[in-house]
Amino acid sequence: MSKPVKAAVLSAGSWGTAFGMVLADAGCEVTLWGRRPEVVEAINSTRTNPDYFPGVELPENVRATTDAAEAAADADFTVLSVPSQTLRGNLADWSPLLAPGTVLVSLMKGVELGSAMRMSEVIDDVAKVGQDRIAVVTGPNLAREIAARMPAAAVVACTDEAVAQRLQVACHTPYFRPYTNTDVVGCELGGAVKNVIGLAVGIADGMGLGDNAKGSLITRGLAETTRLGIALGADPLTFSGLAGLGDLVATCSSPLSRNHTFGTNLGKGMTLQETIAVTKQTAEGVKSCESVLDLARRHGVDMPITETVVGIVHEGKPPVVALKELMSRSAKPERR
Ligand SMILES: NC(=O)C1=CN([C@@H]2O[C@H](COP(=O)(O)OP(=O)(O)OC[C@H]3O[C@@H](n4cnc5c(N)ncnc54)[C@H](O)[C@@H]3O)[C@@H](O)[C@H]2O)C=CC1
Ligand SMILES: O=C(CO)COP(=O)(O)O
Repeated sequence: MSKPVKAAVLSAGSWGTAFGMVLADAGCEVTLWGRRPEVVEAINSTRTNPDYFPGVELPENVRATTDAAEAAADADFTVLSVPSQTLRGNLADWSPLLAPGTVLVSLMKGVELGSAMRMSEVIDDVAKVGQDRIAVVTGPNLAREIAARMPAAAVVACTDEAVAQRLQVACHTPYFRPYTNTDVVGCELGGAVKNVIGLAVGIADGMGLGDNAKGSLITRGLAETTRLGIALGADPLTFSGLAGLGDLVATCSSPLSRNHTFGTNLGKGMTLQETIAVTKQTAEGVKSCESVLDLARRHGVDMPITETVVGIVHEGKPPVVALKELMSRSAKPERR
């Protein structure tokens, strides 16, 4: 009998825990690393992660530790699922612990502030493993639904298709259907920018702007994501797939999305501080809207919705003023 595939999941947060369940259900031996001893203790003693998924039983082949070296030892896949802006610092600590030949898997949907790097670029910058040993999992994957084993499709992307296929096998379950893709740039941008568009749609929902506004924001959001992607060398077709449209639809229509909910609270009139105070988990778009705009400006790409979100979230622009500005931009052809 062949040895079971070993996976280390570095972070026992919402998506780390749910994706750990997927890997375990697909037959991997999974070790979750958690920062907080009480969370690790609860996982090992109650087989649940009560902070994130109370009442959801974790598979027997999932265990947890606070020792990153123990988690990383011998791992075929090392899955990274911390908030994007903390990746660089965490990975600097973890790099010496990585198993030789391990594939680094990013679950994160953000762009680094300052460097404007995508997560796979940060991983390569810090761990120096080469892009063919870095994979990305993305798509319409609201963690709470996955933890309830509700059906979803996903994309596993790697520049080396054989590596993507290995990961595909390692996380394929009756409820989780991964497709491979070699367009890592497009897959990562799709995930990071949809969080920003999710904020915009949430703001519109909070303001009560209706479903036409939602459809318009999703579509024009996808248009600006695609423009950025093309400028960065992505395949434009990626954006009509699971990493683009698929994730936008899930995020922009679900109250489970933290970015959508964050936007809704702002649109209802909460201040930024009040909204942050009621947000318990990571809403990546809040920080990544600035780094996405930075990336767009570096490449001369116009991203009006992202710019609007930055104005509302970081510059205190009232949503009604931002809406007026967005709607009164000069008229243009739909495609150019
Ligand atoms: N939750 C979801 O439905 C999905 C999330 N993602 C992405 O996964 C990534 C992680 O998000 P979630 O798991 O949802 O967030 P979360 O907020 O639920 O969990 C983040 C985890 O990171 C830990 N953490 C926070 N700051 C840290 C630091 N400085 N160093 C080390 N660990 C730290 C927290 O303790 C927590 O366990 C994000 O990039 C998000 O966009 C992607 C798909 C689905
Ligand atoms: O990425 C996600 C779903 O695919 C999760 O979205 P939120 O981070 O907005 O909750």
